[in-house]
Amino acid sequence: MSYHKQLTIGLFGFGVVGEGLYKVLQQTPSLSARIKKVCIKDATKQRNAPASLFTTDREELLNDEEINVIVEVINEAEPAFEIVTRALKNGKSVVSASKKMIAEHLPELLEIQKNVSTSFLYEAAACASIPVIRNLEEYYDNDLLHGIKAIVNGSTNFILTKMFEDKLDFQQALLLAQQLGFAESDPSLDVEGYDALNKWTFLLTHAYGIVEHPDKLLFTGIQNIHAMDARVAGEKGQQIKLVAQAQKLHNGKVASFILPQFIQQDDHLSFVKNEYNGVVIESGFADKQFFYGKGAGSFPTASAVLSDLSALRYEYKYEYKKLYHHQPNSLTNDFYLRVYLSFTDWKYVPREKFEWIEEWHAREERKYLVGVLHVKELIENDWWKQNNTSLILTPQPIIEDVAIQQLKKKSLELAGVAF
Ligand SMILES: NC(=O)C1=CN([C@@H]2O[C@H](COP(=O)(O)OP(=O)(O)OC[C@H]3O[C@@H](n4cnc5c(N)ncnc54)[C@H](OP(=O)(O)O)[C@@H]3O)[C@@H](O)[C@H]2O)C=CC1
Ligand SMILES: N[C@@H](CC=O)C(=O)O
Repeated sequence: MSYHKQLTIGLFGFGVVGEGLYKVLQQTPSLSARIKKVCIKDATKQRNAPASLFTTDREELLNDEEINVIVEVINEAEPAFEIVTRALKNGKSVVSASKKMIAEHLPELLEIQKNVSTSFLYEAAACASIPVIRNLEEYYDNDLLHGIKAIVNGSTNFILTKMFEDKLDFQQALLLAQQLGFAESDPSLDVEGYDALNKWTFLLTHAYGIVEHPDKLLFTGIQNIHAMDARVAGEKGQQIKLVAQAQKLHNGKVASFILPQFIQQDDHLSFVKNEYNGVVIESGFADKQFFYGKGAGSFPTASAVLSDLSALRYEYKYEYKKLYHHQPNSLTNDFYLRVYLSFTDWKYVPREKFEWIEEWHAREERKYLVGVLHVKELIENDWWKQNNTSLILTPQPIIEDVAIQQLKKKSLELAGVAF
């Protein structure tokens, strides 16, 4: 596709993102991009665009030779996968925002891209308006990327902000996130952490060359966070956020998880409120860098689709450098996490599974402790998500060198303050 060639777009989906793109393109004539046809599901819905633009027949777009770009922004993962693969195999470039589809089909999508000359871009699928994929792909060398810590789901961040700062209850905050177009069609994908997990799956590929099925990653959402947890956070001058994290350990492997975390005031992520996302990258010589922007919503997401469309004009493709041009990294489950756990009864907490417990408190409504667990205990069991139990990581939660910490435990035991 030459630099000045007209982009003739077949758009799948005219919801929050699709309609946003339609409006954004109307205001960006310099791009030379025209939407020729829009495929939607329900022909009876009223649309804010000429009726002649719409069809429910996907073949009209996929078989139209004039259409050289498919933008896929629908809310169903399996049809999205079919559309994307058919379009790529038909010689069209594809821009997508469907993170669930990308996360669940990453190995197949990587394989297809090896065999086609067109581009498959999906910047909008992670952190919406923040150009995180292209940055990870292009800027950071494998060896320099020490760690990434990020808020990648706008809805949960919005809900936590509204609940704990504006004192809305959970249902009110969720309803607002839905009304504003931030939440997924099935909002449990946001609330229970699946959406953040999906995004993190392919961010790990662009950051570290890791290709894992989402099932393999440790995660949960904000569904178990209790009002008392927020009070404890407040007492410590901290906030609770749903954080995705990856960190290179001394053995060269990568520790990764998506869990609620206490965030200290001086952490860049403490500035990230409402539907905003934030990404803190720790690299070899630059120390920390912070990317911040709207992580959900119509125009912020459409802006990332627009940027991908613009990149198609110079035939930009992801090279998956960390996967193909470097030694890819691998994940490890050999590390410990320092966790805060709040619960209603000790009978739900297997105390013997903790390496040590540093603090424990009983309040009227709930009890809580701070202790250290091997990550495998959390991966292989789900007691920490059951019976109204809430697990939140402490700041700097990863413990690599347990031997030193064991000595600390011993000294606490000797002092009679640990068991
Ligand atoms: N909303 C956001 O902030 C963001 C969303 N995304 C992702 O973008 C995608 C779209 O999200 P969003 O716009 O919010 O979703 P919406 O629910 O607002 O819109 C979905 C659109 O997809 C159409 N659709 C569903 N199934 C099909 C199908 N089989 N064939 C053709 N069209 C279909 C619907 O048609 P109809 O109108 O007829 O019902 C609708 O127009 C999702 O994958 C989402 O995860 C990514 C980043 C941010
Ligand atoms: N539901 C998602 C939308 C953007 O990806 C979110 O809340 O982040």
